[in-house]
Amino acid sequence: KEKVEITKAQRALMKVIVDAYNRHKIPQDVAKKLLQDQYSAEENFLLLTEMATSQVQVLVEFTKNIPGFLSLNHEDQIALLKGSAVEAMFLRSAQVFSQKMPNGHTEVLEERIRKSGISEEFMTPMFNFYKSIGELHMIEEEQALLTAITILTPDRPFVKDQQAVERLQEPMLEVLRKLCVLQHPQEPQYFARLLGRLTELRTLNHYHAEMLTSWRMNDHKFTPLLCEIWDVQ
Ligand SMILES: Cc1ccccc1NC(=O)[C@H](C1CCCCC1)n1c(-c2ccc(Cl)cc2)nc2cc(F)c(F)cc21
Repeated sequence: KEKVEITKAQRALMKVIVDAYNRHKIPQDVAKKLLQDQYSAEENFLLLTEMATSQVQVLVEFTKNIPGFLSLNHEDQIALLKGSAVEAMFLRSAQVFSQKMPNGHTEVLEERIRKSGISEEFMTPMFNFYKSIGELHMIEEEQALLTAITILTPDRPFVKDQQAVERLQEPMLEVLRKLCVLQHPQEPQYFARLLGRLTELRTLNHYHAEMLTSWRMNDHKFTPLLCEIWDVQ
């Protein structure tokens, strides 16, 4: 039986990532807002563009705290942010959807999202992902590390020095692996399941541009930042 132990250095790395993650977490208020009122497709679209725009700004701040990220080649820093922003948004949305809520609230939230303006065809893949994240019952350390690992994906488009990104991602993967063994001793496959979610996350990437342009309304306006990050307009 492998005796797994997180070293002092690994605990320090985890603390840096979790502190940055908590400092740069978007307030859950979007769920509260959606639970309070029913909005039109136009209002929901505006809410989404506001949430997504602030999410990108928060993501940049979070990423700056990842040890070694600022020492990467500057174009590669941009390529990693551009390549992970949509996934980070869906991962954050999944974490918001999976958080513990009073009885019946998650169902109301799901209903509001189903009626928000997104076209029907994207509901199944999106909610399948949200529910598969929910089933993992991740602790915040796992959520923070998973977000950092998503950002530090070496094979994003236009990344030149992939090895340099791998050297940053590997220690995160190793800490997460140990954490999963310690947190879920009964489930030796837990770490593999967690990484499997990242593959599911990439498929949502393919849909995101169409999810936005097919939002049930005319004249979709995006902020300049979203035009940069999302493949729209
Ligand atoms: C939660 C967050 C944090 C940071 C950034 C973005 C967001 N996301 C949002 O604000 C949008 C809202 C927006 C308003 C309409 C309903 C969905 N949102 C999406 C989503 C759906 C489709 C696409 Cl294309 C993108 C996102 N999934 C959600 C699941 C939730 F449990 C939730 F509370 C909000 C969620």
